[in-house]
Amino acid sequence: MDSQTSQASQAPRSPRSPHTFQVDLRGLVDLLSHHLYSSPKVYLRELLQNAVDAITARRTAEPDAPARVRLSAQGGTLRVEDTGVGLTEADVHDLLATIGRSSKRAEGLQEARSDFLGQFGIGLLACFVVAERIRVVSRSARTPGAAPVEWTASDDGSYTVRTLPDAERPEPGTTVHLVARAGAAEWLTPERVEALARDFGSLLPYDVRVGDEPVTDLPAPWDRPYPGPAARRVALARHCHDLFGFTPLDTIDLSVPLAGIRGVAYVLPSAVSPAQRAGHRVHLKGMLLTERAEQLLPDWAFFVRCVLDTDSLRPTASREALYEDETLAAVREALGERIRAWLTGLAAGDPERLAAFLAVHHLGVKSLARHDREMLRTMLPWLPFETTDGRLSLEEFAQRHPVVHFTRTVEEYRQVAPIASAQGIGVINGGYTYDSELVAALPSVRPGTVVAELDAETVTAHLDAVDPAEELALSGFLAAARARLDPLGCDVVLRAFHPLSVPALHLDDRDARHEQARADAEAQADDLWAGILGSLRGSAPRARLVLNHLNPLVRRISSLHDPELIGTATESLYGQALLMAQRPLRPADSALLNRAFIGLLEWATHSEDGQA
Ligand SMILES: Nc1ncnc2c1ncn2[C@@H]1O[C@H](COP(=O)(O)OP(=O)(O)OP(=O)(O)O)[C@@H](O)[C@H]1O
Repeated sequence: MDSQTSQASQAPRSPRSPHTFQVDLRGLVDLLSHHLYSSPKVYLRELLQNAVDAITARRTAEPDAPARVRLSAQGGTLRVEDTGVGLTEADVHDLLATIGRSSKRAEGLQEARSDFLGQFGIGLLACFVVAERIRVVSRSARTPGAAPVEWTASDDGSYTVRTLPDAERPEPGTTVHLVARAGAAEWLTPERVEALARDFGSLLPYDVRVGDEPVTDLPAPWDRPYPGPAARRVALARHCHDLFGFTPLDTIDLSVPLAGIRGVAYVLPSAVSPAQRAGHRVHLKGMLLTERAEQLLPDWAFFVRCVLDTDSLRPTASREALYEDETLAAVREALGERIRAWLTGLAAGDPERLAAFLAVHHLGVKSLARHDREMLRTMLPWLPFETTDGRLSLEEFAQRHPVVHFTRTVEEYRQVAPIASAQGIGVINGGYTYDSELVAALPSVRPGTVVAELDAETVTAHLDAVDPAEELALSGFLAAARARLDPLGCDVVLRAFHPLSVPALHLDDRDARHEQARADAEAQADDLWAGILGSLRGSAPRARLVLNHLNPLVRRISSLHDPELIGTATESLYGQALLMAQRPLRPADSALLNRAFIGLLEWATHSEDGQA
């Protein structure tokens, strides 16, 4: 990109002579703006960051050096002035004009390096996303005799350097001037610059102003002194509202001294999907790194949004995400620990607030409790489950029932719950997210608890058999009913059970449903595929229509003699049982329902037709 580079590329070459890479600056800027940075606004973060780093570098040698950054925007131009370490002419060639070169990761600077925000040597390029020209005027603090220097770079990749008279810049430091590129002036308006500077720089350790307006606002809201806990809670709730747009259910203090982390987690006031990752605001040594950090907390902690400042986490080159390393993993664990401690604290001392929290976020806590026995034990009395005794905690349920029966799916629960509870069997609906896992884990934290899955087999076994003589008397009816439902893969059995009002139950379990799906596919498949599916046919249990011998309607139907009418009535009972179980209807089921409905209508209107 400079004259030296282009000369090197034009020198006569032998086949093995080395060549020098050339950089297409416009291509590079395009790459940054479209693929590395999420928005042009990051240009201001890079400028602030360079100014802050320059002041930090100067203060390592001169602790009392002034620490000021001043920004002023006007008519499509921006000026950023700092009292930092400054640059000599040689520095300008070496650092500003060499892409990828950074003074902040030179050998020997290991210790100081951790004080800097930058390290990649590409930050200044971000300015070209909004500016067509960058002018830097600088004077070195390290080489006081060196003249001020001016570097002017244009987005076509060319730059000029010249020294200036002393009077042009008497004090050490650097001023960067930007001139907006066509279509990007909106990024350089005074209002935009002030808003961006506040967003990125409010926690910076130095005095940053836009015009006369201070940008920095220290200490951070979570570190400020307040008259009391209530005042603090109110102030932080307002802070959350300003930052994230919601008033939190509660605020959790986050502090991980080893990783230099201070901040807060705000508890969301409404439920969110566990799959939805909340973005967290992460500051690095005061500078806002990202407002969408995702890997900061364990997956289960999706019910909070954090804002924190750290001095140990590493940014990626875009500086908008955190570098996944051991430190981040340790921080994630430590922050998860803090949130867990807040939860156990509530369980021990503030049940009302815990109940309010769980009413909204029980899913998050259940997700955590699956893998965390301690959390499961703590939350046992609090986490709500749907059961045949109403909404109860596992602890309450286990105290009432010697065997903790549960179903794995909501459908199974709907099928068996009313019947099981009428027989005195308590059942937990394990069909909701995480619930069956938690029920299954119950014995590990509550020794002696017996947990059993409730399937169709168990339910049928709990229903009273009908007197053999009576059943024999009904064998003709049962044979006709079975013949009608056989093509649907369903058996018919007779039992006596409560509640009386339920005429029939459709029971199947996962094996039966699987077998049913296989049989359906086989019926629709071509020969080869049907052969393969046929060979898979197992001895899996079939679905069952359990007729209730205690139900008056079933009694009347079972005393019918007309096989056609028995068939239609059986189909109607089957369809009604399916609907009660809220099972999705297959095409064959819908056809059956239709047929049964019309059949009954015809039968009901038949005698009037005859009279007419
Ligand atoms: N305001 C400034 N005062 C002094 N030196 C500066 C200033 N701005 C840039 N520099 C010098 O120019 C170098 C390159 O800056 P650039 O912003 O491109 O990268 P960086 O800050 O080193 O790293 P990163 O890409 O991570 O931001 C810096 O390392 C620094 O030495």
